Amino acid sequence: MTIALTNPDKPSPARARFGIDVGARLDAMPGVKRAKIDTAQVYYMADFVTDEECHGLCFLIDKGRRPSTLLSETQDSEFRTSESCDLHRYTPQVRRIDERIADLLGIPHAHGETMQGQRYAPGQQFRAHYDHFRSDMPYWPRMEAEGGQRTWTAMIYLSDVEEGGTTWFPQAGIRIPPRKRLLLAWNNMAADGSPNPFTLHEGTAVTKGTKYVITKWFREGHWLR
Ligand SMILES: O=C(O)CCC(=O)C(=O)O
Ligand SMILES: [Fe+2]
Repeated sequence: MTIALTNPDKPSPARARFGIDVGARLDAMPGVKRAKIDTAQVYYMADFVTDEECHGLCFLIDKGRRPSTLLSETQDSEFRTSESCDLHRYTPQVRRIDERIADLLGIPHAHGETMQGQRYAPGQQFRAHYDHFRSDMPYWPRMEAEGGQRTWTAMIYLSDVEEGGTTWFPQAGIRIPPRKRLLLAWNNMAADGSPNPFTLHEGTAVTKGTKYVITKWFREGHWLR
């Protein structure tokens, strides 16, 4: 029997390393705070971007937005009702933020997927899900070829939202209300490099206002080739 080196469901020393190295870097970074939970590595930093940068990214999201999609099928048409937009890394204003995120985490740029923008109007949401992959899903062969399992996720809130739109981790027991310019980052893997069930998270429905965020997912291998 051969076991793929990147088996996404099992412990992995290489993925465990990302937890140790990125965690140590964020622990030492001025202005970065760790959420006070032991079950997952969740960090945040206020004012990671400027108002002008938020404005510029919201403009790009509005220009390119289309209905958000899901990697795995669901019967629930309300599961992810937001709109999304790919933000290409060589667009100068995207590149600046993209490199700032990779530099903060200390993960080489090539591990990062294309940055995505998300827009939620009132009533729109992204129900509880994991960002990490499973090998028993039809999408896995493609994801395996594109850098394997996801490790860290970074998000930046680009707007203040009047009501709703909290990012909720029901298993870890934390809620992050959207705050303009704030960066949120978490490790989707547990200490042993296997998927961490405590990273289940939900973008709860916006009830008033509009929520704009960017999401940046990092792979264990090179996504860019
Ligand atoms: O909008 C949020 O608060 C969460 C977004 C999210 O989980 C994702 O895009 O994967
Ligand atoms: Fe997510």
